[in-house]
Amino acid sequence: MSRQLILASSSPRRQQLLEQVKIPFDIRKPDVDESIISSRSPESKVEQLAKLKADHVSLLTEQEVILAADTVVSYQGDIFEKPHTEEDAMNMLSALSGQVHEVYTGVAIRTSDRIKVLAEKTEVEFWPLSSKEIHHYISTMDPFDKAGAYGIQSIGATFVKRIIGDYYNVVGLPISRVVRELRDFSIYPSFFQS
Ligand SMILES: Cc1cn([C@H]2C[C@H](O)[C@@H](COP(=O)(O)OP(=O)(O)OP(=O)(O)O)O2)c(=O)[nH]c1=O
Repeated sequence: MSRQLILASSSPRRQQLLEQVKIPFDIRKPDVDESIISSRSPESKVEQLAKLKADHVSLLTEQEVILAADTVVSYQGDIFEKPHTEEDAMNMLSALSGQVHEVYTGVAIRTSDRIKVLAEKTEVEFWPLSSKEIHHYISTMDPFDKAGAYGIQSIGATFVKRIIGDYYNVVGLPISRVVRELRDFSIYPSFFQS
């Protein structure tokens, strides 16, 4: 039986990461109200959100495998999602300046009869940021589609002193762990010879 991966995400980063490791997939975007998940634990929040997104995409055949994910930034008990306003972005980046925070990505992999849900954590330390630096960054608009108001893969790279854990987890998908989990669902990179 040949399996077909369906990425339940509109994130260009998640699409690029699957392309990078040569896993073929189709896209089916979930339309969910993320505000219904109110967990205060970042780990359980990203797991519940990933599961919610996976559950909101229809399985059209028994062969399909749905992959969904959710990323948040966690700092001293606060959870930072995507900033809605410049003020939100300013507050998030000011809080993260000079500090260590955690990035959690939850992943859900679902078929008609099985679901696997997991969360991966990466620690990120920021250099101290000046308010001028933060203002300039916000004026690029880069923060607004990213949890915690920064992109480690874009200009936000200049803020990062060190990380512990998977870099790709910060970008939105812990790709090596996902590839390993997908093997259990008979999904392999296109170059893989069985
Ligand atoms: C911290 C950080 C987050 N991000 C992104 C990853 C996620 O796309 C986004 C968090 O929002 P999510 O709600 O996880 O994902 P999304 O809305 O972009 O896509 P979808 O729900 O359709 O799958 O933040 C970066 O790109 N770089 C970073 O350094």
